[in-house]
Amino acid sequence: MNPLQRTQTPDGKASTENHSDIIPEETTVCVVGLGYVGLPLAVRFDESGYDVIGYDISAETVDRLDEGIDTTGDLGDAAIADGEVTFTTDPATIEAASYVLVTVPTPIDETHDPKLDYVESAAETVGQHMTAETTVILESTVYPGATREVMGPALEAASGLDCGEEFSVGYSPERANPGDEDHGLRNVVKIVSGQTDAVTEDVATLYDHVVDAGVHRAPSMAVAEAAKVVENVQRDVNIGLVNDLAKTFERLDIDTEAVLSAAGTKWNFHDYRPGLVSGHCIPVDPYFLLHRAKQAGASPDLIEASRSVNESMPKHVADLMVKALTEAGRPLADARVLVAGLTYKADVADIRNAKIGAVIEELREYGIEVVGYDPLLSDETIAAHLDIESRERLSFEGVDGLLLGSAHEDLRELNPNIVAAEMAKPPAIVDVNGIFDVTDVSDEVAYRRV
Ligand SMILES: NC(=O)C1=CN([C@@H]2O[C@H](COP(=O)(O)OP(=O)(O)OC[C@H]3O[C@@H](n4cnc5c(N)ncnc54)[C@H](O)[C@@H]3O)[C@@H](O)[C@H]2O)C=CC1
Ligand SMILES: CC(=O)N[C@@H]1[C@@H](OP(=O)(O)OP(=O)(O)OC[C@H]2O[C@@H](n3ccc(=O)[nH]c3=O)[C@H](O)[C@@H]2O)O[C@H](C(=O)O)[C@@H](O)[C@@H]1O
Repeated sequence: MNPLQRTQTPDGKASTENHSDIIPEETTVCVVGLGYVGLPLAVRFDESGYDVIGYDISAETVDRLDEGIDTTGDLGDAAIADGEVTFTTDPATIEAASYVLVTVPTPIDETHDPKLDYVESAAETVGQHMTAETTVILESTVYPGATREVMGPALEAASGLDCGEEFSVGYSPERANPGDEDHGLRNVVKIVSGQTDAVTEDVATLYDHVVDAGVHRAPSMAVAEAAKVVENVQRDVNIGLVNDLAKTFERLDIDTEAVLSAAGTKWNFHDYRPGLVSGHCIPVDPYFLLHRAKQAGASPDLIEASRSVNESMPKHVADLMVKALTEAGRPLADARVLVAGLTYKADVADIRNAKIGAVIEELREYGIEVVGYDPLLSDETIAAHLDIESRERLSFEGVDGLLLGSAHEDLRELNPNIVAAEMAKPPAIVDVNGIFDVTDVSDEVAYRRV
């Protein structure tokens, strides 16, 4: 369904009153990939009146969704059970869709190179089943150029159709902030783009129906792809700065948290805090831009240096634990350390690419015995991602060291001295995210924070 040719004003606003004739009730949308991004997207399009197919290769995911279970834990089961999304593993259903939204993973490999295998595989499946006049919109985070150079050709090869003449492609990144209800799919401006201005306008109209915050029309797919990656690169670089400062001030015996709190009294000081920089986005996406930059002969040193600093943090945190145990006079071998808070960030039940795992590996190098605890994770989930014994209930009995990781609400309520009283004496505590107020911690505790 390609609307009339249109041009765009520089700020990305459509320069014509005409809009493509997308009528939700008459439009079928297929979401490919029902994870943290795809499932909320499918549910939102369904709520907005579209006929929605949710396609995934995971039979387990589709079966649980069909049972009315929210497999992401973000939406609640009612959002699934009460909706009318058709969940399926049958790719033939893609044929019915006028719009296909691709939300599959885009990880990096062990050499930090982007892996677009999932995108290529999804495009092959879509290509085999889509019809002419379909618009395929990639939402996954990729490097600038990937939609046009990777997804488009894969669709052409599988469908035998011409990209641009017989079907269209677009790019619209997901920008929802996990665990942040104020910044989800509906209330963050959706960047939209297409291979032509007309496709951009079509994509804009499609998302305008579902995103309350509205859309921003990027002048090209490459601009939209770059904007998404840059958002995360900027965050990674800024966190890299405060991590660099934290490592420096630890040597100067200056409390970084106190410095940032003081500097933060200035109106334009940006609030970033030192930490492990985990997850499948912030520590991953900069490598997409670096990959593309190097292909073009550029070398954005600051992006690379920030990644290097952030990747050094697990060792830095482990070293803090070693110093605290040593200060407390605890022999490292056989010292028992409880790591509380294992997810990639506070108050989010997602342990994927949580750098606490690297901290645990560093501690083990010293012969330290590690036990884990996380109020948001089951023992099974912990065991599936981290090779450690875990405690279902939070107890500090017999614990020589406590490493406070992701700052979950439950952990933020802990009283440092009650905790210390339960631990073996003298206790050693490392507080990665500054959960405790350092003035509340008694001198008997060997206490360090990042
Ligand atoms: N998780 C988040 O909060 C955000 C993620 N993103 C990006 O969105 C993309 C998706 O991320 P998530 O939703 O977190 O991934 P996820 O791992 O939660 O979900 C991906 C889903 O795709 C399915 N899948 C894989 N290959 C498939 C194929 N060929 N056909 C159909 N389904 C297939 C998997 O079974 C899985 O259910 C990534 O590029 C990520 O960087 C962007 C913003 C936020
Ligand atoms: C620019 C931006 O804020 N991007 C968001 C980000 O979500 P994500 O949950 O991965 O990011 P996050 O909240 O910064 O946390 C990432 C990691 O960084 C750590 N972190 C965060 C802020 C900080 O000052 N210090 C710090 O150490 C967190 O603890 C966590 O381990 O990445 C998401 C994505 O792209 O998947 C994106 O949609 C979200 O809007």
